[in-house]
Amino acid sequence: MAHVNLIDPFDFIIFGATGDLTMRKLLPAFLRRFHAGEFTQDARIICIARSAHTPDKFRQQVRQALKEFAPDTAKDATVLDRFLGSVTYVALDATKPDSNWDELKDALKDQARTRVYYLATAPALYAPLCAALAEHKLITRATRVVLEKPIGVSLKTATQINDGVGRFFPEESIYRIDHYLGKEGVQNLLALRFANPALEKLWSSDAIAHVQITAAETVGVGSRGAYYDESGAMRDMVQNHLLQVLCMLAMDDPASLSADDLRNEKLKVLNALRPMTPDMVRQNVIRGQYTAGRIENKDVPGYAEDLGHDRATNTETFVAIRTKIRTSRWGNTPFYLRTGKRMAAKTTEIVLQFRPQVWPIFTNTPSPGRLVIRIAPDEGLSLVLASKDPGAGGFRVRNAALNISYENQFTMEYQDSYERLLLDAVRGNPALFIRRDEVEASWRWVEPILSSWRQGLSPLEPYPAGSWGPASTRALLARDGAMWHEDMLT
Ligand SMILES: NC(=O)C1=CN([C@@H]2O[C@H](COP(=O)(O)OP(=O)(O)OC[C@H]3O[C@@H](n4cnc5c(N)ncnc54)[C@H](OP(=O)(O)O)[C@@H]3O)[C@@H](O)[C@H]2O)C=CC1
Ligand SMILES: O=C1O[C@H](COP(=O)(O)O)[C@@H](O)[C@H](O)[C@H]1O
Repeated sequence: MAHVNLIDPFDFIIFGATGDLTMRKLLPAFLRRFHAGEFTQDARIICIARSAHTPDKFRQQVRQALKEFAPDTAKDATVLDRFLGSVTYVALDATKPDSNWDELKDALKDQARTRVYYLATAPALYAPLCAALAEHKLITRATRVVLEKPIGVSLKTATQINDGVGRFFPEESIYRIDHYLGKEGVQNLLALRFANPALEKLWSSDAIAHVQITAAETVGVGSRGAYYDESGAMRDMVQNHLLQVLCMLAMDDPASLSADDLRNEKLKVLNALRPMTPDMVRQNVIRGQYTAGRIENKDVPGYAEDLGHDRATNTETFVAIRTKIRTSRWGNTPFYLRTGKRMAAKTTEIVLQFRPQVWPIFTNTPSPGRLVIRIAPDEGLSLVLASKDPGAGGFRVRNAALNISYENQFTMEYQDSYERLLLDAVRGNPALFIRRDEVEASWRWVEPILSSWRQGLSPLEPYPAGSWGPASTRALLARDGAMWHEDMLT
């Protein structure tokens, strides 16, 4: 079994505990870390929502959810029972000053314990909730607050939330979570780049013709239609996950792995992104929405039907962006970002396309090589290089791949992103959380795109479920003489 460091008992308070995120991700992540022996039953997970459950009724609901979302761990009945022994429920309306705050106060008697509030509610509640915690004297010196994404829906609302939360918590106690930073493949970007000096020498426009970052999903909006229809792919995925991956990929080497050294370098990337004018948005951004189609041999409905509406709204379920980073390292390399629901495959990956030979000496030069970094599923790397086709009959060159699959390479089971990040928050390690200025810089770059869309400058292009997005997505790369990874033959 992997070595684990036992954490001192803590109080972890989840606001929004009957919601999708808590049931599907947070509590399963806690169960797995409990099973791994990372904390004991002395820790308390205090779950809060408005629904009038008793603690027993809530635990029954959690038991079902854990059997569904962490089946391998939950099948051990002893572990499950012991874990549920540390879970309790307080029914409380966080917007009401006269709600059940006293019960929460009673549950939080120990002032010395590490205390983490996890706000898994609508972001508009974050600031009022922190004010209520302060008013009821529920913030101790050992208290941190975790904020789920998205922080706001615009720069203005993000700033208001940051100001509102910042009135009650110092920045070092505010943990803005982006679960993509908890993914092994994203963290491995640091090792890949900064522990392999030879590779780092290739990491610039000198060797890299273009970069693709794709987060494609086969699922539709599911039960989150009401939220998603207000948000769209740009706010749901690009403003946070994709820009964070871009930062990890493109940043210069940090002085150390300390939270602020990492965040300073990421911030420089965000500030160096070429700002979008309305004309540039028209030329460099594609927004799409899925229609009915087929995925994995099954018919799936279009977006409107998924929402339960008879007509689709104007929300994008797909975005592709061509951008540049205004630095001497990256100035000549286009970066293509792409994300969408109901696409052909579930894949999160990065492709660094190498430049072609300046003066080819082989008659049949294959397409230039590339490095593919697979983040999900099947984490791994694939380095595609030209090699001599073995055998007689002339000197032919073709591409061949060197593959590293994490599954084959590392026998240890590793944690999913929420497991890693929840316990980082308890331990007080903020390196994989986002600082205020990063969130605001991301919104600053995204806003002109959203504003152009509001003015109706970019049409919403349909794409059939099970495809790789609207047809124009190919043209976005073709004009640089490039193609998306799935279109590359070798
Ligand atoms: N679901 C996901 O996969 C992801 C979600 N997120 C973010 O996490 C947050 C939660 O998302 P999700 O779980 O999907 O949302 P849900 O709508 O499923 O859950 C919201 C939760 O908040 C509770 N709630 C609402 N109002 C109050 C209130 N006034 N006081 C106390 N509790 C309240 C609800 O319970 P009740 O009605 O009983 O009060 C419910 O438990 C959002 O910010 C979302 O953007 C981020 C990444 C992924
Ligand atoms: O934050 C979100 O992420 C998920 C995709 O996460 P992944 O780890 O499965 O790649 C996305 O489905 C959801 O809409 C979004 O809110």
